[in-house]
Amino acid sequence: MKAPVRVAVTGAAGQISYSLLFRIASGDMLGKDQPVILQLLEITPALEALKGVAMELDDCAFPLLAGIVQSDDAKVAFKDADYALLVGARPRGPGMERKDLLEANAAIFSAQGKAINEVASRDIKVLVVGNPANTNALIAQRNAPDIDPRQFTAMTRLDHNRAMAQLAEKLGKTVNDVKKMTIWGNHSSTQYPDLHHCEVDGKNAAEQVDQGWYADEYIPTVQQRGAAIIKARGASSAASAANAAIDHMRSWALGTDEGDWVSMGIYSDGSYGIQEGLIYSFPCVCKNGDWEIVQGLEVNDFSRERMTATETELAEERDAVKHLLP
Ligand SMILES: NC(=O)C1=CN([C@@H]2O[C@H](COP(=O)(O)OP(=O)(O)OC[C@H]3O[C@@H](n4cnc5c(N)ncnc54)[C@H](O)[C@@H]3O)[C@@H](O)[C@H]2O)C=CC1
Ligand SMILES: O=C([O-])CC(=O)C(=O)O
Repeated sequence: MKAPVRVAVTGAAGQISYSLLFRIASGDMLGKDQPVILQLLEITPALEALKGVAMELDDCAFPLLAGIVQSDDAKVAFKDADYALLVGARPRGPGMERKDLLEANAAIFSAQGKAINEVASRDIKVLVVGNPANTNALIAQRNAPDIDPRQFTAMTRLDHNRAMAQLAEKLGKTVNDVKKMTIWGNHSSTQYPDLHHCEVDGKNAAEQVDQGWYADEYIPTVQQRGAAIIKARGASSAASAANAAIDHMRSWALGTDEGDWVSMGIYSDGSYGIQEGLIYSFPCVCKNGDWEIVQGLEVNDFSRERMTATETELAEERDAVKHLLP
């Protein structure tokens, strides 16, 4: 049996965590041979609810669950953490864009970035789920100057999974037939699901769909899927968001499948002309616990226009939180 690793989860009494924690503890995220210690962070008024969640985790008798820490102190929750899933943040309601949450949520990520910088493992892998995820990840990253910026990522895997499911359904296939999906940019309504490099049954996806359907139905459906869930469910996506967080961390830690890639919001190194330092979603291949941007993809005018629009939005969000970026 391997030595246990420390997994910090914030917002641990919230609705996403109620799906997420049980799957981490059962080995879905890091493998069935990797014991975990869960280090759970909540705000003080939610500690009682958190206690109930921890009781349920105990009651599952998960063989891989080597310990549970519960705290309202970020320095306790992030202490020596090898992984951190930053979920704790306010969700949006009907009629809001995710960036409307910036004011409410941004301060959380500057405080948590500082705490991570101070007490977490130097090799920590951070996934930001709380919205607006990309800019919150940027805030956390910039407040953790002693940690490699590559270790701060934002979740666009839910968009990636949605894009695969919508495409498979349209073509009468299953998600198993879909490879090399790409989400570019922001986890927002400007994100760009790109079918030009995607393959269905080994053949180019863009060539298998009608351009009108792609531009006018598919892209808006993927972009607006979060809002559609809020409208239907009366609350934002939770189980599917937790599932995507598991997928993101598993790919990063254990590697992507041969001949395929995933979408991750990561620190831009200037690839594809995207401003350096933004947390932008790119197609990535993961190996040995590290990610690499897939290089050399051709970008046509249709794609460039959309990649730039979502980049511009991210630059605006960054400028709106300048005061939180040391
Ligand atoms: N990136 C993505 O694809 C997705 C992101 N989200 C976002 O994830 C976030 C969480 O969503 P839900 O779990 O549905 O919300 P929720 O409201 O059910 O849970 C959030 C939890 O965070 C806690 N919290 C608030 N401030 C905190 C702090 N400073 N430290 C620790 N915990 C804190 C709250 O007490 C609450 O228990 C929202 O911002 C939502 O918009 C949701 C779905 C997908
Ligand atoms: O739409 C929201 O606010 C929640 C979310 O990020 C998603 O479901 O993609």
